[in-house]
Amino acid sequence: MWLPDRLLAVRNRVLSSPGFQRWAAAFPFTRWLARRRSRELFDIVAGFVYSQVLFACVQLKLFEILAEGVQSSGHLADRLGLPPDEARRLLRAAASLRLAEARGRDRFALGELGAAMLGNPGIAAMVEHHAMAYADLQDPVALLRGEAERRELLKYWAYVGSERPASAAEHAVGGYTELMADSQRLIASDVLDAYSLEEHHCLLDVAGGDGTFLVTAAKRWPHLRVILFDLPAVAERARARFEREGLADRAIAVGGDVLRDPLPQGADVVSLVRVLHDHDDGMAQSFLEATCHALPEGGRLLVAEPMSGTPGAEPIGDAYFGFYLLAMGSGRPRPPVEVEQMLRDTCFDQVRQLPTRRPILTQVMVARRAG
Ligand SMILES: CC(C)=CCC/C(C)=C/CC/C(C)=C/C=C/C(C)=C/C=C/C=C(C)/C=C/C=C(C)/C=C/C=C(C)/C=C/CC(C)(C)O
Ligand SMILES: C[S@@+](CC[C@H](N)C(=O)[O-])C[C@H]1O[C@@H](n2cnc3c(N)ncnc32)[C@H](O)[C@@H]1O
Repeated sequence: MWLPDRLLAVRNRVLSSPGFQRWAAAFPFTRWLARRRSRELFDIVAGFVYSQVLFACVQLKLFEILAEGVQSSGHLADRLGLPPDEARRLLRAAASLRLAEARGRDRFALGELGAAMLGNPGIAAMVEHHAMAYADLQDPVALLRGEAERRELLKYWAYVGSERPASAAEHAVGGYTELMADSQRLIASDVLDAYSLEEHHCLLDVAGGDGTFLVTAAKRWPHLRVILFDLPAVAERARARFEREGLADRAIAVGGDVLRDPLPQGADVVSLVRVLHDHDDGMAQSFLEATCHALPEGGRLLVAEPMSGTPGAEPIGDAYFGFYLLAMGSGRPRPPVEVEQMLRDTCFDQVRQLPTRRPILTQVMVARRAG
């Protein structure tokens, strides 16, 4: 609820009083709210520990094992290679988070959220790579002050802070390209459901990774030609992917640096998927300018990425991606209104935000290349 500043100060004074907190927890009409707020605060306090429970489940392949059927904790202990008491500790923790499900006294099944994890292998890949993010985030104040020493993510995302990203070697791009391919499966369909490419003839995906997004688009619209542009070592992977998928006759991959090399011509729609938020404002603007040169008047630009302030997903944009990108050392999540302004400041008009199925995973904006 929006309150004027003076009332807000009064509310916060009341809420921070231990006496009020005790009273609200006992009073029948406020008890549910007091419990809910306590739980919300506890979840923030304990978030890292919950995450580590999930990390252990992923490392031990617990969800794959539970997918075989309900099993006793003793049997699971053998399969997980854990002492019986510690297997039970992990299983109870997982059950409390709905990753597993307790069946009677000592048997366990896959839980609802564990089942969702199994259906989206990209999430497990994210969980595993979080070891680097959490190492970097160990001292968030040092990061905010620009004084942090450990920078695992900065090394992982080899293009960040590099003067010549195009010279990044295959081994430097392989890790993040696979992570992006795994997690792209979660969002490609949502983006392509939000904006149909039926009326377009050629899609250029700028900084398109290993081509997972383009493969999804090309399979959905058999008339569509697709062009991928990314750093040479990444484009090489995309080329191999297109061949494996039997798309070599209408999919090409071009290697280069968006900031130095001209983008391929011929597309009537360009996409930037999870790209703008990687970059600080000047660089993000340069990416947009490059797309202006690649598009004819009337062509369309699609921007898809998680954005700041998404209703119902505020912490995902502002807390998760805000601090992830801080640790990475470049970029920030932007609210749709800022993305719109950046588009208008380059060469675009008719900017629209399109509804997506799962706005927590990605938002989509489309704009027209003005004359
Ligand atoms: C039928 C019965 C029994 C019940 C019905 C009830 C019902 C409808 C239940 C729902 C079941 C269902 C369909 C569940 C589906 C769940 C899904 C799809 C969950 C998806 C979760 C996705 C997650 C957790 C995604 C996480 C993504 C992360 C952490 C992404 C990180 C991305 C990064 C770090 C990107 C980096 C790139 C950079 C550098 C920023 O550019
Ligand atoms: C976060 S990934 C997104 C990949 C893909 N669009 C996706 O959503 O899965 C960012 C991509 O930008 C590429 N990239 C970064 N800087 C680049 C540059 N200067 N020129 C070309 N590609 C670049 C990276 O190689 C990487 O594939």
